Amino acid sequence: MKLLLLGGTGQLGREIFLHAGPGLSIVAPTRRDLDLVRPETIDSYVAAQDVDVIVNAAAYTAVDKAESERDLAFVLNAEVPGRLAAAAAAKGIPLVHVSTDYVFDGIKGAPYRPTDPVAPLGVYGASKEAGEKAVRATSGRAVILRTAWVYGPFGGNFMKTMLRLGRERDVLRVVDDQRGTPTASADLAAASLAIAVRLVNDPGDHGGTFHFTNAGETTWCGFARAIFDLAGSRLARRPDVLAITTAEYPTPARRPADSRLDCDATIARYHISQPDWRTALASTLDRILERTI
Ligand SMILES: NC(=O)C1=CN([C@@H]2O[C@H](COP(=O)(O)OP(=O)(O)OC[C@H]3O[C@@H](n4cnc5c(N)ncnc54)[C@H](OP(=O)(O)O)[C@@H]3O)[C@@H](O)[C@H]2O)C=CC1
Ligand SMILES: Cc1cn([C@H]2C[C@H](O)[C@@H](COP(=O)(O)OP(=O)(O)O[C@H]3O[C@@H](C)C(=O)[C@@H](O)[C@H]3O)O2)c(=O)[nH]c1=O
Ligand SMILES: [Mg+2]
Repeated sequence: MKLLLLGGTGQLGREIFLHAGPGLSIVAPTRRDLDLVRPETIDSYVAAQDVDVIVNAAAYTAVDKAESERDLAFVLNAEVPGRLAAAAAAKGIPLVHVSTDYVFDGIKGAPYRPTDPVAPLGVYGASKEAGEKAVRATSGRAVILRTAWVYGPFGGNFMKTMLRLGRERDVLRVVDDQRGTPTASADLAAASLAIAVRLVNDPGDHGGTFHFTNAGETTWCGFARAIFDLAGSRLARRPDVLAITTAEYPTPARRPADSRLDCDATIARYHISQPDWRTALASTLDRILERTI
């Protein structure tokens, strides 16, 4: 099976390479091969590839910066997925497109189901919502896979920020009133690949919108504390993690207060394993701190 991977240099993309089994070959154009800020080049690029499925892990992911780079965020997160979906449909191959919990406003008070109404609070979320709509508007088979709070050994993420700040400061102040579920890039890569393989092998699977995170829930503060608890004596020093409110940590973008995702339908349909977030965090820290990645 051949997979066309967009965003192969990102944190999810790099993990997908590690998780691809021997039966899967991956074509992953870099920015130099296919610059996605020129979406009009996508059609001919995709048309020329001999592949069975497309996974789109490319995106504009700088949540705060997006507030002042709206156009760029919309090109990458809305126009690109629409073009990819159209190009996939033209070839008759399925698409797995990755989206985000930030399409929700976070006021539901319970885990969001895929069918719940979206109401993004910031430009990043709005651009990702527009990408979902563009994918749904095309006729091909696609899975829109929403995930959340992704972290891992590759690229920038909250876990790596905490490990760095922990080396530099005695006290970290972290918001304790935004709930969600951290998701290890390794588990998300496995889920994305399982869905891609299933779409190829089962032409009767018409896709749709699905959620995947690790199991359980916490806050960003709870996540930060767990990082230092689980890293333990492997870190030279351990900072105090002080719980603060969102109001005490002003940022350009508003973020949802509770963006837990209900993943039941995904687990049932695709038989994906969903480790608890702490178990996944422990494994990820082992990889990083024991340099086994
Ligand atoms: N990170 C998170 O916490 C979450 C992420 N998601 C979604 O998951 C998906 C993967 O995210 P993640 O792996 O964290 O993202 P990263 O920011 O780590 O990676 C983004 C990828 O997109 C590529 N890209 C960006 N701009 C261009 C461009 N102009 N031309 C070509 N490639 C480009 C990057 O390439 P380059 O290396 O050259 O910059 C990189 O490979 C995205 O859809 C994201 O919205 C959803 C929920 C949470
Ligand atoms: C660094 C830091 C952040 N925070 C807060 C800010 C914010 O509310 C929360 C998370 O901060 P970050 O900026 O690291 O995370 P953020 O960029 O909001 O992460 C999001 O990225 C996009 C791509 C997604 O799709 C989301 O699912 C989510 O993972 O923690 C603190 O309270 N203290 C700190 O020291
Ligand atoms: Mg960020």
